[in-house]
Amino acid sequence: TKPKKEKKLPPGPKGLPILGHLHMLGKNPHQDLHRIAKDHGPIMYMRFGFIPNIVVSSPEAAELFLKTHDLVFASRPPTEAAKYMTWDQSDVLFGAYGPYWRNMRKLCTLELLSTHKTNSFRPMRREEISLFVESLKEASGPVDLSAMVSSVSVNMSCRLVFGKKYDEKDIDERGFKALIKEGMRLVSAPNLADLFPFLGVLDLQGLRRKMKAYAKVFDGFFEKVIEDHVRAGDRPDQAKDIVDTMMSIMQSGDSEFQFDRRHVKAIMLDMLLGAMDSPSSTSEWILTELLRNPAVMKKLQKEMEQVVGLKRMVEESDLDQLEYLDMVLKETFRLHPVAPLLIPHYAREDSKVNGYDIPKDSRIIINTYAIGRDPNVWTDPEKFIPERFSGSEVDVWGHHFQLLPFGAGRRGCPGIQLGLIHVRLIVAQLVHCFDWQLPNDMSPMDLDMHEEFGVSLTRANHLMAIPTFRLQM
Ligand code: HEM
Repeated sequence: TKPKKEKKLPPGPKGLPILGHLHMLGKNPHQDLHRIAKDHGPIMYMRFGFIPNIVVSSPEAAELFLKTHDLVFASRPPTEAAKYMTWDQSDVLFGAYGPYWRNMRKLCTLELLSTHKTNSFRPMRREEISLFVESLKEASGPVDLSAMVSSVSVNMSCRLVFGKKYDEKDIDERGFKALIKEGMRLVSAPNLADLFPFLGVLDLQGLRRKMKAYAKVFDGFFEKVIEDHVRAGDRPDQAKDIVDTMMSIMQSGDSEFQFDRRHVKAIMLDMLLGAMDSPSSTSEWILTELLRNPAVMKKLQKEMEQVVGLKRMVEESDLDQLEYLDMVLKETFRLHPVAPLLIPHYAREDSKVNGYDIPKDSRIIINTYAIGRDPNVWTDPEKFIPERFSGSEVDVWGHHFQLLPFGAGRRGCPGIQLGLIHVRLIVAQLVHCFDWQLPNDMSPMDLDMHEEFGVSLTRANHLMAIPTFRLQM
């Protein structure tokens, strides 16, 4: 018999027995992996515990994994978090690739996040955004912008998914925001049971217990929401919310696949996470950069004065004319991608990429944070210069692998359109309606920029600033 050919794995740093490269990651793995890739190249092999990982850090390499060989890497790893927190991977975000997931994803894009559906919520957004501006107008002194932005995001998401605002405490005494944050922490915490499967039964970190308790809270709340919808019946006067839409699919029995309450709940969680968290973290980073770069803030205000004037607020129909806002958005996504490592993809079979053997069951980590700061791709990568996108064809829709805030390919974000509307609406109002000042005469360059890594990358500390209303209405 012929000797088995040696596998040619991608290069990577030297690892330790058992731990592999786990000891090389700290609190901010996107930054650690960025640094390590500078020595080992854009396609690296690293082992975390028993789990093989491929770390991808250049646009060309990202294109190989998310386009050329997309189908091989279109799954998600079977983690404990996915098992216990998403009704056994019944959702779209963590679901394994297969016929069930394809159908659920189709349902999301065609029914729940379609342009038609998104537009039907315009009046709701208008109402919530006005309330948001009103509450800021009443403020005297510094406001907690992080909390305000998160709150309008929670309200819009609740009305989109559930059709009404629930009270923070309806879910649990901790409230939505704290629970979502806790969920993100549980999903992104390094779980020894995933990394060292033989430790699984022990639950040494107590994570499994916490995940089960967490899932129970959401399960109970979502059951209540479903009951509320069953009781309310048809409400022709109101745009059909996402739960309505899913309930009618469930009741019609028309779906080509099994679709029961469990599936409705799993999708509810995805929609809630997608709509609540990423748009608010993105808006928070944009505001941070604008406060740090007053000239950019001024220029953006000028654009809005020209397009909208000072006598009324920005409307959703104005957004497409705000070209500089679009550039500011891209530049913020480049430096502060909310999902700096996307969500791990998972190799469904052995494959060969760029001459390297990629083993089945590897996790694929796309470091968009590193790509956004790659000096081979961007001049002065550390500087915030929205003008770099002037006349550039690079967009955020997953066609250009140097800028991947929403990922790309089969697993790319299905909520881009909605996400972009929420972010642009929130930022446009904040910039157009108010002038902003940092508290205690702080100089813009002293603004704290620390990041906190989780499923989404947020500011470590809340952003505080003082608004002054500037419209003439
Ligand atoms: C600024 C806003 C948003 C950003 C930056 C964002 C970013 C992302 C990213 C990076 C991924 C992972 C892509 C990958 O693994 O390749 C993702 C997936 C996903 N997003 Fe978003 N997202 C946003 C808004 C939304 C909204 C509003 C929704 C729905 C209401 C949503 C629903 C989802 C879902 C369901 C997935 C999983 C897709 C899959 O695994 O097939 N997202 N998003």
